[in-house]
Amino acid sequence: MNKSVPALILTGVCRSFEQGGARLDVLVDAGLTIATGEIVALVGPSGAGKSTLLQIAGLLERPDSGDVAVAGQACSGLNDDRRTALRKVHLGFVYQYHHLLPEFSAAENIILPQMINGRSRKQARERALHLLGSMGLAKRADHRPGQLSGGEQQRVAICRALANAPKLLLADEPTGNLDPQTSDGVFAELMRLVREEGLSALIATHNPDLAARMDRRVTLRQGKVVTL
Ligand SMILES: Nc1ncnc2c1ncn2[C@@H]1O[C@H](COP(=O)(O)OP(=O)(O)OP(=O)(O)O)[C@@H](O)[C@H]1O
Repeated sequence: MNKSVPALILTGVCRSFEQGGARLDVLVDAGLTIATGEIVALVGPSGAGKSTLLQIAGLLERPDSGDVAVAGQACSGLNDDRRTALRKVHLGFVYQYHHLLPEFSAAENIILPQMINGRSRKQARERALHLLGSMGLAKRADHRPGQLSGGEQQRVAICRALANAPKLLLADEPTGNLDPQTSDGVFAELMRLVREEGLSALIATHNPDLAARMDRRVTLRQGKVVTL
């Protein structure tokens, strides 16, 4: 991708919800730009709107108003099919829970999204094995998720998110389910892989130590994105 094109630009994003008959303004004129290659921590107290912002940045939900541009493409005017297409090419997601398909092996979980994007099975398997190898999981390729430890499952989920070489990784508490030591290791590998692949990342976390290891931290305060 052209280095001068930010991976993500949010401009004037607003999002409210109805709760018990009252209106809750979660995002209020929120703005954020993530440069190519940048890894940004998204912090803020529980309920501040981190997941809501990630859903909007990931084109999974639409804001009430405001604009989202992914890899230089403004998305607000696009129909759902175009948004889905952009999501499949440019965006990768990691959640607190791995969400791997239990009946498929680790490699197959990483092969499937590539084949959906048109890659041949052979090329997709090569890429899957490369990613698994770089995560120290070469010997786990043919194991099913249920045969893997929590840390290994989350490493596979990270490989799956990066399978199609997206421009931007969006992660919501990606190591939040792991014990502190495992979380530390998995997070280090996530950061390394994102850097090796030259991607950008926006990672929501409650963990101040993890946030401090990223290039930059932004916090959600009263619906706005504030730089710390
Ligand atoms: N679909 C929805 N309908 C109604 N309210 C919602 C909806 N989605 C989110 N909210 C509310 O919006 C607020 C922000 O939620 P969100 O999950 O984005 O916060 P968060 O910062 O990710 O929290 P946490 O750190 O606990 O995960 C919360 O008060 C939540 O209850």
